[in-house]
Amino acid sequence: MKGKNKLRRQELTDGRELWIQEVFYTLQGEGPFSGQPSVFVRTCGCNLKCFWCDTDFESSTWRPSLDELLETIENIRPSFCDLIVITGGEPFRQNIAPLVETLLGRGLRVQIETNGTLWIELPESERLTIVCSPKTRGLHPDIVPRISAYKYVLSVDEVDAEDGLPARSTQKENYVMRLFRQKKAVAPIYVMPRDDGDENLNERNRALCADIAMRHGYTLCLQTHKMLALR
Ligand SMILES: C[S@@+](CC[C@H](N)C(=O)[O-])C[C@H]1O[C@@H](n2cnc3c(N)ncnc32)[C@H](O)[C@@H]1O
Ligand SMILES: Nc1nc2[nH]cc(C(=O)O)c2c(=O)[nH]1
Ligand code: SF4
Ligand SMILES: [Mg+2]
Repeated sequence: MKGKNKLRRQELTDGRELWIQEVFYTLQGEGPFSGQPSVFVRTCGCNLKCFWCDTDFESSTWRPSLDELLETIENIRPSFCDLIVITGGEPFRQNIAPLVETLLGRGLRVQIETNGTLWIELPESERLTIVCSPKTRGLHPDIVPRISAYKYVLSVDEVDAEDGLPARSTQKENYVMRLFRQKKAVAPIYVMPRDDGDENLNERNRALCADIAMRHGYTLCLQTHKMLALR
């Protein structure tokens, strides 16, 4: 929403109805499951307002029941596709626990894309992968031990010389701020170039990510769906 969205607090309902932007079948374009066929569930609303956010998550009026949402997922999921990605907006703004529990109970894999500032108790499962893309100095303490991988979005002139990770606020342009770092490097780090909507800048961001990945041992990921004009 390019920093234009309303800031919305966490809504703790029973999770039997969710505000959803879209459900679509695509290839995961980012992070540890890049390239894998997946059904995406994009939840609405976010508690942050990143000035470079590339996503519309406020224009839907669809509030399906859990059953209707599960049916929608099943209607577009090929039988070989077992990966459901829950994203947003900020998925932990709503009670996604019943959705996650049901999907895991059906033997599916669930991957969540999150900014790491909110938490909802979710079952432990090796088929549940939480990928955090930090946007703030601190994260919710209960989510940190549950994070499987970090995915930092990098832009030139905005990274720390020491570790190559973001050193500027995502909420306020040109404001110096070191985003969250793990105390101990337990979860793998992915670096992804920021899409600034300008090919020259994007090319510099890609080169920056490649250099930082090679210098610090991070894994590069590119938003491959955008290269393929996939959703
Ligand atoms: C739209 S966010 C939704 C999930 C969650 N709110 C988060 O920030 O992780 C999904 C992913 O897109 C990334 N993203 C958003 N805007 C981007 C941009 N302009 N360039 C590159 N990645 C972007 C986020 O960092 C995050 O990894
Ligand atoms: N294909 C595809 N892969 C993605 N990985 C993370 C996405 C997101 O917006 O959360 C995303 C997306 O919007 N599309
Ligand atoms: S936290 Fe995620 S969804 Fe929210 S504004 Fe930032 S990038 Fe967009
Ligand atoms: Mg996206």
